[in-house]
Amino acid sequence: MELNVTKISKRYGEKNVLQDVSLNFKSGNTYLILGKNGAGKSTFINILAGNIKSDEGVVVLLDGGEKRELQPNAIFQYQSFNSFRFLKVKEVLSFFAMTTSNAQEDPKLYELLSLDRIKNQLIENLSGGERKAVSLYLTFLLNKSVVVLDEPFAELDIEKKFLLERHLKEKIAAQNLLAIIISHEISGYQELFTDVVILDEGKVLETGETAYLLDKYKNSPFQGLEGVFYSLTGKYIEVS
Ligand SMILES: Nc1ncnc2c1ncn2[C@@H]1O[C@H](COP(=O)(O)OP(=O)(O)OP(=O)(O)O)[C@@H](O)[C@H]1O
Repeated sequence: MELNVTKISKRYGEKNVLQDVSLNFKSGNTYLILGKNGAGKSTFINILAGNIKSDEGVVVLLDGGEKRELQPNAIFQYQSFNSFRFLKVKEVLSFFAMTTSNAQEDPKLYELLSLDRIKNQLIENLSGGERKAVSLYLTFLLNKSVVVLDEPFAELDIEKKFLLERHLKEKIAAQNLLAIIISHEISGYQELFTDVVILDEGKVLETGETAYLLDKYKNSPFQGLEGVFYSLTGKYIEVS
């Protein structure tokens, strides 16, 4: 599948929150959208999700050249998960599995996210990181072709970061998913991102394969993606 975003703009009053954003996303790849607070990342995702309308521009999903609706083919994991407060984790997981025709259980992901430890707890009693783990599992359980994650790793207290990174990387490639991730949590996950989009003040400053950008901006005073970001914006982004 291919997701083409062409000249998306969004204003709130006098403020241009997104300006002429054009991007091309392809299945099998994982795109990191990197930007400071207020750069327009959530607005962009909300436009993809159909929660808000852009003022200008179009979003088109193509499958072998044929146009498809984006929403039925995509799953959006948001920053917080507060639904089903009075159900246990295992009940929420079974409910979603039952209501999805082609749900895809993933025992390895279940183990890496330590869901067995919290399966009998009510959602309302989970910590922020535990909620994140549940919502991350649900996102992949629903088995959609396009997966959009907003800060999936924030608060996630995970010992096996490296194994999670490797598993997600293999899963996205094996299932030929198109993954778009907003994250400040990059340390330990950098290998996951095949491509990076640098968004600043509503504009795309740069986009390309991670390896290409790291090489292009290798003389930056900062290392890695922080260096890429600094070279382009003159701003420091703290990626933990
Ligand atoms: N409904 C709204 N009305 C007015 N301004 C808004 C609205 N939603 C977002 N904004 C403004 O648009 C800008 C972009 O917000 P957005 O939430 O997309 O940023 P972000 O990059 O996701 O930030 P963060 O990393 O803090 O989540 C911000 O300046 C925000 O205050």
